[in-house]
Amino acid sequence: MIELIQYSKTYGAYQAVKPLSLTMNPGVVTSLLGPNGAGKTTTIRAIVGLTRPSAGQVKVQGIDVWKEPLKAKKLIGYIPDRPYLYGKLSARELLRFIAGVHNLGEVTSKIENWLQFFSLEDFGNSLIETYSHGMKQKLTVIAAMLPEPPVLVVDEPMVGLDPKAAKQVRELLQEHARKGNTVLLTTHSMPLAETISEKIAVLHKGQLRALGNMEELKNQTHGGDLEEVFFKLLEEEAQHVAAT
Ligand SMILES: Nc1ncnc2c1ncn2[C@@H]1O[C@H](COP(=O)(O)OP(=O)(O)OP(=O)(O)O)[C@@H](O)[C@H]1O
Repeated sequence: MIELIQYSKTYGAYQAVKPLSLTMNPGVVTSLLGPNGAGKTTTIRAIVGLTRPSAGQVKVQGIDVWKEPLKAKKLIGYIPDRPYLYGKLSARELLRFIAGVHNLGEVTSKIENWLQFFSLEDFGNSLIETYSHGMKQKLTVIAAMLPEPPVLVVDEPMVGLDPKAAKQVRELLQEHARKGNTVLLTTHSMPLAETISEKIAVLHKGQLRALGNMEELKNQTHGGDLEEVFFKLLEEEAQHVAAT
């Protein structure tokens, strides 16, 4: 479970995220949507312990990420929008290192299965700096999934992935939630969000504009697919601002 309790973030005088309370439940894929600059990455970075909240609390599995960072981070898998990997290691070295940090024990066959799953087995001993963007992204997914984290946070996962890998990652995220884990995803892909998520939260200008499943959002906006719902929500917001 992920809990945001009156979480907010200010950069200088600018309030990037206004007080936000939101719970993401286990067993569910939740998508966090919003236009550029809405505050999605800022929120995600607070959840994974990278950007300190200005106020409020962020908890994973009941643990405050900013009061007990080590305890919390053990529970979180994070797939950032750009793969940040140490280029001087090979994939196998990196994955063994991660297994060590998480005390996973003997994981050789698990690592090999993952590399095969993403067709990386022939490149497992090559330095990561020689990988293409998509290969790095696949490795980032493996690195996050290897410890089987109860909380998985994913920022724009499909960027740079080929169609087969994108489908594999989509199914992985769904399967991970089905096993009872919490999965939070941000994406600009409306078809992806519509296919994958049971719950959708829409942020705009740092504020929560809508929350619910597809049916609830459609009823709220009288929209058709998620793309239409999304635009209607932003339109309503613009009209509201113009009227005030
Ligand atoms: N380190 C920072 N310093 C100052 N302002 C920042 C910083 N990081 C983000 N912001 C601002 O906070 C706001 C929210 O940014 P954020 O990256 O969270 O948006 P986003 O919803 O992830 O956008 P995108 O879809 O473009 O990735 C933006 O106005 C951005 O300029």
